[in-house]
Amino acid sequence: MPDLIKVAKFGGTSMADLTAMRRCASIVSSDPDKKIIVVSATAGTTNHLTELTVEQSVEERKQIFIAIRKKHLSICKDLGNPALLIDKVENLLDALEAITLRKQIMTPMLRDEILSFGERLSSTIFTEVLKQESGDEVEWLDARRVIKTDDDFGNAEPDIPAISEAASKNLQPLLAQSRIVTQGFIASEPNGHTTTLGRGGSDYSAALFAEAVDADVLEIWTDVTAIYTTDPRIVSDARPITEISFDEAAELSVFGAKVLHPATMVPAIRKNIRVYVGSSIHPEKPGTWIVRDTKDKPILRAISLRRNQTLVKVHSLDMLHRYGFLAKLFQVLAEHKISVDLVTTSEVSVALTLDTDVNKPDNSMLDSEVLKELQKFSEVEIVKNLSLIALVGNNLDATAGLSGPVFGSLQETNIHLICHGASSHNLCFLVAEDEAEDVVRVLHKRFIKS
Ligand SMILES: Nc1ncnc2c1ncn2[C@@H]1O[C@H](COP(=O)(O)OP(=O)(O)O)[C@@H](O)[C@H]1O
Ligand SMILES: N[C@@H](CC(=O)OP(=O)(O)O)C(=O)O
Repeated sequence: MPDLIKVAKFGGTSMADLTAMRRCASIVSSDPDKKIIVVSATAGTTNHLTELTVEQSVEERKQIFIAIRKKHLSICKDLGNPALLIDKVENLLDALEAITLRKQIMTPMLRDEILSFGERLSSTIFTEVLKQESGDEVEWLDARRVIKTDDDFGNAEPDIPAISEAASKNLQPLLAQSRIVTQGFIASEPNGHTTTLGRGGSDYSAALFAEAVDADVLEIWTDVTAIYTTDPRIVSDARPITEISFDEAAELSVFGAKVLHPATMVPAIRKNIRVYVGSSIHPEKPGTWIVRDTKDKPILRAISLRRNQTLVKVHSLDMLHRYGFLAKLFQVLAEHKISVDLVTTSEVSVALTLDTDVNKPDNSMLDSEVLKELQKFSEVEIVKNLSLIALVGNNLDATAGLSGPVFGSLQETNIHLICHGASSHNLCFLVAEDEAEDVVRVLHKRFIKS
């Protein structure tokens, strides 16, 4: 049987320190098919680097830089300070220091360059750890030579044909000779500048690598043993899911299950690549297989929660028996590059949520200028501090009598917006942020756990 190609991604928690890195190296070295290894920055490093990109005094930035330096050099020290590795890590740290301590105007382009150091450092160190652990040939690859995007810094859009071409040239020849360690999250735009795929984007990178080499399996190794029926941090007796469909996993990730970046399933679905989610701490425990078709198709499989939602209610009597109002509303939003997520309408009003921009997580894209334009032809009400709860499963649009018991069990809760029927895989609604976790617990107990 010909070799399989597996792409394995290890998240920040799996790269936390040398012990964690060695666990990952042992997962890789026990399976010759794991050919492309995509790693995230060590736990907490991207947050630290982000702090370097916001307004800080030089002294504050120095302290953050020192913490980053100490963390990475201490892993190298535990590894026995191999001279070649120290050279590479010191070079990266010097370059980071030069960029961050220089006085300059922070641009989205510079921000992405600074953020890229997390993955560049972790992947450099992990390459050495894997070499020592496996004794195999291991090649470090700069992901920016393969993952090509547009220039929307901070949330760049992959260019699939360009990635495919770059993979044939810069990745396939290496694949024949050795294992490859590369970075998640980072990419490059047509002029060669560094871009990033948005927070948590390493899962997406790994899926793009898997698509580019026609991989058989994409593995996501993380700090939970599987995808659970809901976030185990909210419901301690949530159950691990053995098998889930592409569509259900896509809905879960889009609606807030942090275990997968929202776009991860897109390349996997395009190329029908099976995805495995497992724990790098307990690799022996069964994880979750995400496949095109599952044996069982429960009506309700899981619940996800997405925080920090803003509801925009646009009200106008002009809507009554007229045409063109929605087009006018969406035109204003489109002109300001505001992407809408959920929409419901009545005869005289429209309620919508905005797709959260990773660079503006507080939804500040709805600035006074946009509001002024909308207010020319409507009344606008904004409700903040909401959470979106999604029930994910199968045939939800065709299941009679589902919403009655769901909303019946939430009689004390004010539901702000309900979306049901647009997808057969989800039923979602908005509630106040401070009630959201309780709502998840109630629904999980009543509809999932039993
Ligand atoms: N349905 C779910 N199943 C499993 N984990 C979930 C789910 N929803 C949210 N999570 C959270 O996702 C976390 C893993 O994602 P993340 O922190 O991004 O990991 P990594 O560092 O490996 O990328 C888990 O610790 C868990 O709390
Ligand atoms: N390091 C990046 C990308 C990433 O995906 O990280 P993680 O796999 O730890 O979620 C971030 O923190 O956003």
